[in-house]
Amino acid sequence: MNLLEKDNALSLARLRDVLIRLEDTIIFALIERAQFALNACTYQPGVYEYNDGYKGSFLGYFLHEMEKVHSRVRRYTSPDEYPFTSPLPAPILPTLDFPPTLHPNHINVNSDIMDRYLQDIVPKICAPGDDLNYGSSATRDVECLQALSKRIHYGKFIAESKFQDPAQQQTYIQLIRAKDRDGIMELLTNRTVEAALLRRLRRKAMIYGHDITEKGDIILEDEGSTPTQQKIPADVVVDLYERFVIPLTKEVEVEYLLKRLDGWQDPSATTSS
Ligand SMILES: O=C(O)C(=O)C[C@]1(C(=O)O)C=C[C@@H](O)C=C1
Repeated sequence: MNLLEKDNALSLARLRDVLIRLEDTIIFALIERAQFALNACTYQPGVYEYNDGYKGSFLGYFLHEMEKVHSRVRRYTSPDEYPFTSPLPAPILPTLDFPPTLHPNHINVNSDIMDRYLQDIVPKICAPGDDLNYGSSATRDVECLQALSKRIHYGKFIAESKFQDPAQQQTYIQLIRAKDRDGIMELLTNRTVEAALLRRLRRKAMIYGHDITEKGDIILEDEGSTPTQQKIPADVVVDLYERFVIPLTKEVEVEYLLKRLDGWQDPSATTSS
């Protein structure tokens, strides 16, 4: 989404469209990573020596080097982009004037995303073992992590959109003042949207994970009778969203809303002079 546009940036329908598009990005990124073996040595600190004294893993090194370049071209000044590493250099490009969308906040859940990705996702989509394709697998890891991070931090925009809904704002204000985390979680939850998302995701993962013929048929079986392997199991993608992506997006929404009234003046409150 172009966050420099002034109109309609917080329309819930538009934000949900962004999430739908990011489903494709995430599924394809996972498919790309799944062609390589687990390559555990790329995740372990201290395996390689880096001439600048870096002590982390190969993936950590690669990510930090990439984020330094991306930071110089002002990637992390955009309100929908969050880095995994620090410290990062200042941008060499002039600052862009993004129209205000989000209430100022410092929420960044990338370390949770990294932990879950390494513990839960990579072992489920990659074959065990080592195929020596360390650069290729780390490149794909970065793509998966960045796509997941963008999707999950979009929760901030969704939360802002819900807060600005005149039909709900006063209820949110009461729940935020009462620090009622469960009440906020319940109010922002839309089970119909979640169920539709999971059904759509399963269909996408099945279709994108199979080869398609010239006529557009999905090849479910090879010639002979060996079933073609799905590039990634649809169940893993659905499980990933159900147990990790949606809950963490909702956590971001709740954290954002809990701080939403800090330094904010309610324009609808009556002022006495
Ligand atoms: O679409 C919304 O309303 C969201 O808040 C996003 C989202 C999701 O992560 O996909 C999270 C919570 C809702 O229950 C439904 C969907």
